[in-house]
Amino acid sequence: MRDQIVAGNWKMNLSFEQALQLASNINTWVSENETKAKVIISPSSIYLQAIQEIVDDQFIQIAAQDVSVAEKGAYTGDISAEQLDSIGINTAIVGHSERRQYQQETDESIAKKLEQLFAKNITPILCIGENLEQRETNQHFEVVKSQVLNALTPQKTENLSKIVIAYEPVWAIGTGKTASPEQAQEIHAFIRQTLNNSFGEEIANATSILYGGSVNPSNAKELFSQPDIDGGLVGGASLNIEDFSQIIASF
Ligand SMILES: O=C[C@H](O)COP(=O)(O)O
Repeated sequence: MRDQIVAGNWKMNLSFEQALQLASNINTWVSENETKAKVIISPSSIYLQAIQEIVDDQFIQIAAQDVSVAEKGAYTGDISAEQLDSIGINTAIVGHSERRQYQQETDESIAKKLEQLFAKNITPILCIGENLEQRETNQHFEVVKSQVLNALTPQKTENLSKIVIAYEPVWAIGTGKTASPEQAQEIHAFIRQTLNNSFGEEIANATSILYGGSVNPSNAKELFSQPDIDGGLVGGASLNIEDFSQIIASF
């Protein structure tokens, strides 16, 4: 059975003190409550190690928000998969729409980042999703299919079972607009079918596909109850313990 996951992407938010406090609160909540979901938090990279030290890895995993396309060398500001591995980070978000938009990331650079992560046995959370114009012109199936295939086709087959996919329609991120459970299920099923057609049934069935885009305590339960939605990648609502814990409890 594939993992059910609730991942909090903190993006570029929280002071160091606030980040430590929130991590500690989430750790306490998860340790005191039975949860079916695997819980991941993704703070800014400068906080990764400190947060790693205060949370218990049997309850919470820590993810980086990005990784370099390169293995090592003259890439000022980048962080390599090897460096993440050297501080014990085993998960990383890749290809978030904000990075595609503001850092001009492409499917090609994202495929290289996946290769770097796989080389260090770090689990990628690959983000895909269409923008509003693509949705309104009914291109969303085509867009997510090409994002999935462009990222995954260059990978070694044995690594494909290690990936998590997050479907995040750009029009639903931070906007308060959520894809309806039916809209989200429809495209999640399509993503799984795409995996099935290209990489086989075993990989399709083993891949956790998360939904992201204005997930909150009121909509999480219905979204997560859809057969092809295996959890959420949560932005805004992961920044406070009340909302995030209710979302985790929605499974
Ligand atoms: O990575 C998280 C997504 O971008 C969703 O963010 P949001 O929950 O604030 O809409």
